[in-house]
Amino acid sequence: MSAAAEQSRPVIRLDGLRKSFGALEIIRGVELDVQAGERHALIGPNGAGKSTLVGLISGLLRPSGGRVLLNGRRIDGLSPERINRLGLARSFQITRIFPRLSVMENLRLGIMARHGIRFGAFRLADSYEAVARETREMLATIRLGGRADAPAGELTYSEQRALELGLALTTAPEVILLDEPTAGMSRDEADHVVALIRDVTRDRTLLIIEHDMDVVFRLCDRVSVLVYGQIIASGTPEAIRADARVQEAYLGSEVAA
Ligand SMILES: Nc1ncnc2c1ncn2[C@@H]1O[C@H](COP(=O)(O)OP(=O)(O)OP(=O)(O)O)[C@@H](O)[C@H]1O
Repeated sequence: MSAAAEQSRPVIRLDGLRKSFGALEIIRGVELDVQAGERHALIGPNGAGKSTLVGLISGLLRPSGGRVLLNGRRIDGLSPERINRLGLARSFQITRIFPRLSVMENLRLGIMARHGIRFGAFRLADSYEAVARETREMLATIRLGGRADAPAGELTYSEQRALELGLALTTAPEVILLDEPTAGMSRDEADHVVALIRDVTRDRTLLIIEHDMDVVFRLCDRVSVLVYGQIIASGTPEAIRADARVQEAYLGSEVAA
């Protein structure tokens, strides 16, 4: 864990969070702190409410009760765009890739948007240079330098995930939310994406939903277990693996394995 995480400053705090869909209460009073600089996994059985929780944090869904705090500031009720501008980016679910544009053009659009430069409004050679430089750097960061000119629609599945991650990074987020980034990947592809996630989250805070326990144990400092809309345990991967409640209430053999 990085030094930042050891200072224990919650970047995300969920306080008595609730969400109902009609009469069904899916999130039932969640308390959760995600500390600055940590990589935090959210695990739990199918239907536990993990995606709903991430939707509540990123502004896609409005809570029925409780609060979501980002760096101490209440963000529940704000739009996803506003929350993004406050430093939180979510990737792998809302795909903003333009398939006919090249990888480089996709990234450049993201970077231009952050610089506030609109289409055709290039005036300052300086900002053009800055955008070009940042685009090249981002291509290298997400390891797609060799695919810069390929149409984004022709990328492999894992390359597309890498590009989506790059697009999320163009907003220079402090916190990244990922919902099952390795779903549907081969072991090799998953390994590549996990290494990439580790790289790009080095000085950031990560909250990740992940079913693959191998990924969770390799990547994360802390794990929280959501069962039936409530967090039943939070701790290091080792503590979670050994937690009898977790084994009983949830994965059992999968965690033990
Ligand atoms: N918009 C919605 N309207 C009604 N019910 C919903 C809605 N979104 C989610 N649900 C229900 O909420 C429950 C939790 O769903 P959610 O997708 O958050 O679970 P999850 O833990 O992410 O599951 P999985 O691991 O299978 O993706 C499910 O029973 C789902 O049917």
